[in-house]
Amino acid sequence: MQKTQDLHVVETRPLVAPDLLHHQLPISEAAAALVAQTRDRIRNILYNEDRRLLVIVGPCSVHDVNAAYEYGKRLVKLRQAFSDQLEIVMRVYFEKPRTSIGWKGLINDPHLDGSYDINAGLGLARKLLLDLADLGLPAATELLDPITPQYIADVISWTAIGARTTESQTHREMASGLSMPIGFKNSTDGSLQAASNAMLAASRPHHFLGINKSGLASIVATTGNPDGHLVLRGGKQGPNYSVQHVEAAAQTLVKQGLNPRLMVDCSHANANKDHGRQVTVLNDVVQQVMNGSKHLIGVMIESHLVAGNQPIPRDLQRLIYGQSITDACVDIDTTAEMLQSLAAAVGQSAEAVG
Ligand SMILES: C[C@@H](OP(=O)(O)O)C(=O)O
Ligand SMILES: [Mn+2]
Repeated sequence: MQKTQDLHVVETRPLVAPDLLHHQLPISEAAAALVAQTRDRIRNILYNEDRRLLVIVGPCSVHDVNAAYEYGKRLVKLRQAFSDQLEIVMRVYFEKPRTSIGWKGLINDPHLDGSYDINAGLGLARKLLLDLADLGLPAATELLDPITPQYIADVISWTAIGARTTESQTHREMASGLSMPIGFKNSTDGSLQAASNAMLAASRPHHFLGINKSGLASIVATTGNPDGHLVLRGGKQGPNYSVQHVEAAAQTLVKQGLNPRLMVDCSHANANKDHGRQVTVLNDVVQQVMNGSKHLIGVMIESHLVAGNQPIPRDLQRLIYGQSITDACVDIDTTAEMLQSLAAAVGQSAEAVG
């Protein structure tokens, strides 16, 4: 018989079932309460019932859980310090969408050596989220592989659908069943259309192929997720964080019957891949907040213990501890200054409103 399938499949290995991972690494009462409370606070900010700003801040990607946890211990202090003005949630990104090829994140290749020990990656990811939650620090991530949510989404307070997947029906279907607010990035070419279409699509019920908590292939039926919003992250045509861009994006969303409240990503094409420019973007957002912007719900900042980024060295011992191996980040001290100025702007604009 002519073989007509799996001609390009080398092997398939058993994957831990979601139920088993949850059993091995259960979420605590306190962590579940933190996640639920954070999601509600984000919704209140999204719907202008809380005048604070949402800040999604942390490394572009997690490759070293110890460094990420150490970063989290620094960040949770800033979360507490600025809690009256900011809802600070740590970026804890385990899945990386590559423009072409490259390391795809801690879940896909946790040992950074092409061994693709995905069962270990899922365990490391879930344990880090639980450890950060036990610190009192809620987490945000980008959900990329459509079955990942079954393993970690119960510990996630906010999710991004990235610039490369906002147009994907698979990710819009996945988003329609997620339990947390979702930020849809504009496309890498800068267009907002895919993100606004995604917000609409994700808000509706869907049926699609997935897995259940036992890991069995299943038909998933969802209600739709109404808590989507736009994230301006710049594009090929350049940055899109200015007050003019924010205003134009809000008008577009209103015309399409969508929530005109949006987030500015200070990094990516808004910083033109220069991590130092994140401060410039943040300062512009601070000005918009002080001028009483009605459209901004918050910002995203890429930040780590050490500024910049590094390629993955052949000898992993040469990795610089606490520095990103994907997009360049600002360091935690610069981040503290950025958060201070954003918090001051929120405080001042609240006084102005009275
Ligand atoms: C993947 C990247 O975001 P974007 O989808 O905007 O490139 C990021 O958040 O690290
Ligand atoms: Mn990044």
